[in-house]
Amino acid sequence: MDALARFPGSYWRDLFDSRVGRTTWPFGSGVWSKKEFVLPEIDSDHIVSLFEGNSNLFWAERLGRDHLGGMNDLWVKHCGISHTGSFKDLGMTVLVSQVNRLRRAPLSRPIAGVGCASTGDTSAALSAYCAAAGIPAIVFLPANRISLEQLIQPIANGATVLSLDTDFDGCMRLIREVTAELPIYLANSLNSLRLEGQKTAAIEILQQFDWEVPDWVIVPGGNLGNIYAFYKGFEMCRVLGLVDRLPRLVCAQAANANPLYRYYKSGWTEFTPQVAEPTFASAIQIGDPVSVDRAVVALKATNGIVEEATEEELMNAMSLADRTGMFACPHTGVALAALFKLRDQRIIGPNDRTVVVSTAHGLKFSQSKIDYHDSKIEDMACKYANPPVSVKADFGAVMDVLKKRLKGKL
Ligand SMILES: Cc1ncc(COP(=O)(O)O)c(C=O)c1O
Ligand SMILES: N[C@@H](CCOP(=O)(O)O)C(=O)O
Repeated sequence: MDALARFPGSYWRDLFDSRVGRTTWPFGSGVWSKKEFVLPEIDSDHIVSLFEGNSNLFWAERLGRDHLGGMNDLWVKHCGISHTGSFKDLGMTVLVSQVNRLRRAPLSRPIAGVGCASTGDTSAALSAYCAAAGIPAIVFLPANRISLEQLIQPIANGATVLSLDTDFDGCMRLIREVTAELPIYLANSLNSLRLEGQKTAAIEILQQFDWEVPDWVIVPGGNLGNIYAFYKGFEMCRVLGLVDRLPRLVCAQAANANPLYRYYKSGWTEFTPQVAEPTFASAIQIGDPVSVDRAVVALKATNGIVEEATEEELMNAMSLADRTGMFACPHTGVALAALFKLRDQRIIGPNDRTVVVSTAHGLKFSQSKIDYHDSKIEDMACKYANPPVSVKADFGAVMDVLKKRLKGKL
């Protein structure tokens, strides 16, 4: 930080802005375009990048105006529109690049492979970046608890995939034990290299707003590295003079996996790990988050809030967002449901500039959407379900359906 502070904030703003849309290696990546803030000492030849970052900041105009009491400055940061379909690419490019550097001469460290426990997205990102670099990847997955689309990613990328009869927290405990014994480098967000990459999403948001600070940023939380990464990105820009304040952060959890929410409600007095229950937001089905202390730092420093969302709330929020042109994942649904609640309580105002962080691509969680639109979910009204209409291939039958659907609009 001392070295970076030798230059004024305007220098960094101009430098980062000058790299947008460039193809000069490695600055075309949204992460490596901020290399000096991420991992300055790495040689560009050691970087393993799949052109992550630079994700769309979607103006959620219709969702804000029509469904959130006339909100006019609502944005969704689509971190899931990325090489492996989630924000994990932002951190994994940094971690795998550093491993690549360590394994090569002159350092030549004896790292046999890189391993992680995962609810599906970390493992996909790790496997893709390792495959690109020719480094063995080992992933521990909780059996039958991740989506098919997520499962096929490490399989296709040639990782060693262990499907374990435990939950994510059980996988996490095991990988920590294994990496303490074997020369396998741990790739979960305990490793701060991951967070160095993930924090660039925060810097990118500031850049996309022409270095104006939003009022609120809402992030779905599971293992809780990402909420801290966002804080770190914003705080670094504040300290180095790129901006003059911090946004308020909201961490959103599924009610079925809400240890941080409970901790927050206790006034930060008592943290109790839990056995997380199944949730459609399966990537955040985590009861004993490794970065809980970091999350508390982030929330306290930003006058932050923790909210929760039931299964029905998160699925409805996701489906409503889809109706306004998105294709959100259930985790984004958790963040959106938190926004609905905070708007209802008038905590977030109609003119507040608010960013919801979308953490994965909806296509990775298609089964949840299929079940919702089939109204096949027990105890859920699925009020935005839009099932396909089966019609005889006959002109008259088709016309009848369309006239009924478009009644009053023809
Ligand atoms: C899609 C998705 N959203 C949100 C999260 C939560 O991020 P974090 O574990 O950093 O809290 C994860 C992973 O946990 C995820 O895969
Ligand atoms: N959602 C994550 C859970 C592990 O989180 P990490 O950020 O600590 O790797 C996943 O996709 O595995």
